[in-house]
Amino acid sequence: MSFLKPVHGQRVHLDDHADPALRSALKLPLALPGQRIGLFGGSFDPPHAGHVMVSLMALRRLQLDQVWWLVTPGNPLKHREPGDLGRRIAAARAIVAGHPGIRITAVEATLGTRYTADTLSLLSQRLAGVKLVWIMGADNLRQFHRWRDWRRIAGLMPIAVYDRPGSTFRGPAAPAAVALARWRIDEQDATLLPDLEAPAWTFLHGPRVALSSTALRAARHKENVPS
Ligand SMILES: Nc1ncnc2c1ncn2[C@@H]1O[C@H](COP(=O)(O)OP(=O)(O)OP(=O)(O)O)[C@@H](O)[C@H]1O
Ligand SMILES: O=C(O)c1ccc[n+]([C@@H]2O[C@H](COP(=O)([O-])O)[C@@H](O)[C@H]2O)c1
Repeated sequence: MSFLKPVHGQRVHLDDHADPALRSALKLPLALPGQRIGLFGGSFDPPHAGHVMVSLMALRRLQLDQVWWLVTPGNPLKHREPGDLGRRIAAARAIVAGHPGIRITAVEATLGTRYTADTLSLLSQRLAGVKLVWIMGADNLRQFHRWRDWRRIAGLMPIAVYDRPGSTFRGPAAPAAVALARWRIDEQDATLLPDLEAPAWTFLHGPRVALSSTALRAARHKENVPS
């Protein structure tokens, strides 16, 4: 197991003994022009069934070829530093259990980015012709107006927001949702979303999972299990 602590603004370089899973996650996956790829950023500390549910629903409802998890070196709005990147990637790979539609990546560590606007801007340039969609849970829509350059993000690629217990009704009333209201499409038309020019977004309802990494960390702490 490799232990990694990426520094904001610096790309990660691995030595020859690095874990092959980590080496693979640091590579930018291949995508062909015309393919439909969902980008699902998160701390995944730890990953859980809620993340898998959102990915599976996005694959189906948006008719995506793949969902790429972007396991972040650290959420810029969270004060708590997440656990080791190598461990989070290993846990993410274990929970998706080889699902062919989900790809675990650490491309922000490769690109040296931490803010989503920078990551998505670079990915849109490098993957020109690929139909990219940013995916996030409804709790993040509530905070989206606090993200750096959030309006630029909304202009870079369509966005799919997935329902989450606790954020169901407040999600669509969020300041960013109000500001972007005229670009929202009905979720019944969600299959069209990857084909649309940004800004465009939708709010997807479906099966909900009441799990959070915070609750899982607290439970582990109580049981004294190392994370
Ligand atoms: N149960 C869930 N239902 C819907 N979306 C979720 C769920 N859990 C996480 N997400 C979404 O997945 C993405 C990554 O979330 P993250 O890794 O922070 O998990 P989390 O459970 O929210 O963690 P934490 O409790 O530490 O904040 C975010 O866009 C978040 O909104
Ligand atoms: O760019 C920002 O300002 C920003 C602020 C908050 C969160 N994000 C991103 O949102 C994604 C979800 O974060 P999290 O911690 O809720 O898993 C993850 O990719 C973060 O890097 C990005």
